[in-house]
Amino acid sequence: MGASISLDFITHKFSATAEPTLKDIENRIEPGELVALIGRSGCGKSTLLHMMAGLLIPTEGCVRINSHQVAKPSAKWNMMFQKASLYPWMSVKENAALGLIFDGVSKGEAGQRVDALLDMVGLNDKKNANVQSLSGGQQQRVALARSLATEPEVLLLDEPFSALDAFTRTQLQEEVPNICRERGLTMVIVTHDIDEAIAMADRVLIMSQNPGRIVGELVVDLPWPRRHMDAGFQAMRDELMKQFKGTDTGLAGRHTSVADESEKTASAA
Ligand SMILES: Nc1ncnc2c1ncn2[C@@H]1O[C@H](COP(=O)(O)OP(=O)(O)OP(=O)(O)O)[C@@H](O)[C@H]1O
Repeated sequence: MGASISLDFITHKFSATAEPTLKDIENRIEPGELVALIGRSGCGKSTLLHMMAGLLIPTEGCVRINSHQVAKPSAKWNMMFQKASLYPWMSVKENAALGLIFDGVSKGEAGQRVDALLDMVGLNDKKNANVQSLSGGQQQRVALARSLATEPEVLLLDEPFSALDAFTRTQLQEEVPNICRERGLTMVIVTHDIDEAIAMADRVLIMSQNPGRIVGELVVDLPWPRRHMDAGFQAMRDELMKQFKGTDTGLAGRHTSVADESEKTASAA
């Protein structure tokens, strides 16, 4: 079951003399909600996500998960990064079981628990393969199985598909929200890609830069699965672009690159 996340008046400076990277961030994410965080490069998206993961403590304010202040990482709020960070000398199954082993689960039981997850993420014929023999997309699937194995309440994704080919990316953009919705997990994804945000989220938060603030949001009330070529999807993309124009995110001036990225993804779907 998913947890709620409260961002309680977060301001952050990386040093006492620096300008704040994040300023007065306030929002509440409901249990089971799927949220995308978008904004210009360097606006503080990853910094905010790291705070939700307990990897960084804000200088002011706090993150609360199910009302408890987040002070350190936990298997209950798991983070997936752009690179899968797998151990090359271990098999797929051993890598997927790693979080459970760290949690003190026996090797035999951990193996059994990840078996079904590896089936679910489409790696049933790769369980004993060496992870070095897998493609980038397959490696991210191992990382996903590893993240899900500890039965987290929150899944935090930091541009997890940006290094993948468009076809694999589109597949995972459909599969990951499905998994979260089936399990009721709360998901927060950081992305540069407007199409990715619309494909995966119930709600998109838009961040500005210098300092990083949440300056807009869009509820994505489209049916699942999301189809990039559907009129509703395209209308949502237009609406999100319009919101960028209305903010000081700096993305308005970079519309071409943002739009190009969206079109690339859309044409691959
Ligand atoms: N450990 C750190 N020490 C000092 N400054 C940092 C540190 N980590 C991040 N920053 C700065 O904070 C700002 C926000 O960085 P962050 O990585 O959160 O942005 P982002 O929106 O995720 O960017 P991108 O989309 O390019 O990944 C940047 O100016 C970055 O240089």
